[in-house]
Amino acid sequence: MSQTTAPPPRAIFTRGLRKSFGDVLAVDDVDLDISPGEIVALLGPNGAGKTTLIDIILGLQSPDRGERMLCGLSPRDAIARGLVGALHQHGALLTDLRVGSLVRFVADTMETHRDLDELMVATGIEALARRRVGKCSGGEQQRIRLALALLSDPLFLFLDEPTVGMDVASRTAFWQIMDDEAQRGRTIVFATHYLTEAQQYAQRTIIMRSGRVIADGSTAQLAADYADSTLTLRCDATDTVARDALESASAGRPWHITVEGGMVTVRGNDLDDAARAGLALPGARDLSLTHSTIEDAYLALTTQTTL
Ligand SMILES: Nc1ncnc2c1ncn2[C@@H]1O[C@H](COP(=O)(O)OP(=O)(O)OP(=O)(O)O)[C@@H](O)[C@H]1O
Repeated sequence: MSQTTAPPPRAIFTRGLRKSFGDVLAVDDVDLDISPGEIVALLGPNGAGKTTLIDIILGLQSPDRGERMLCGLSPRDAIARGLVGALHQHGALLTDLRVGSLVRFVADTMETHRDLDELMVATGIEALARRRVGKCSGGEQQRIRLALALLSDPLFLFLDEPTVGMDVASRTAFWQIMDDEAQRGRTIVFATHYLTEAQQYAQRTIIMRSGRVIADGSTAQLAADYADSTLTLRCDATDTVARDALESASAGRPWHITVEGGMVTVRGNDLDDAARAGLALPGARDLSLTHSTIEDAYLALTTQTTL
């Protein structure tokens, strides 16, 4: 007898989410399916609706319409079961307490929590245990917020602009911690304006604009789909010979080829064949291939005047 098993619930599921504030449509018909263990960057210009969307998914705001579920549960039930951790950039901290006391204080409000010593080491705040929270730097306070967000050992972690104001070393250290946490199978959604963080740490990127999701896919694929890579090289062939060779190598792909005085430039995607054809030209030298980044795709998508 064949047995059918129901597919596991989506980590995050939304359908038709919509929220307006007066005339402002902050979230406009957003459908999301995020699987367990995905690391997702949420990008968009100021006012695109990222924070409102995260707040609705977390149950901090009610949508005007639409549904949202976390692991098949309502936000309230998911939070009650300790499945959700959230880190907001300006989340309030009790600044008079020492760091260790604050972590213990919050842990005491929970039925179960992670081992505190292990958590403080994992989030790099063990050396701060005896320091007053208010005396910690901005980057250190953000690591304290992260420790608190991870206390319940949540399945989901939502980070709203987690590294704003951090210097490069603190940011790198922060993402190293996040990387380790992701290895433990957490689903992580982070909103950021630092596009390199999306490029480096998110397998998937969602781009919002004016409340709508305008792009959603693998970070590498979005970079390739919405922005061009660039190949340049010099050669001794005549411009006509070089152009013909590259056009033949394009095999109909929409490359933008320019050749001027032996300088060849090809913009497009999937340029390996262009590189091969270019290197076969007489006197080929100085080849450089620059891949498109999520920043290029973001700029292309968010600066379009029409969608
Ligand atoms: N409580 C509120 N009352 C009125 N308008 C609001 C409220 N919250 C958000 N908005 C408006 O909704 C829109 C989306 O705001 P939201 O904070 O979600 O954007 P965001 O993408 O997170 O922006 P940022 O990158 O600047 O943080 C903005 O126009 C904002 O002014």
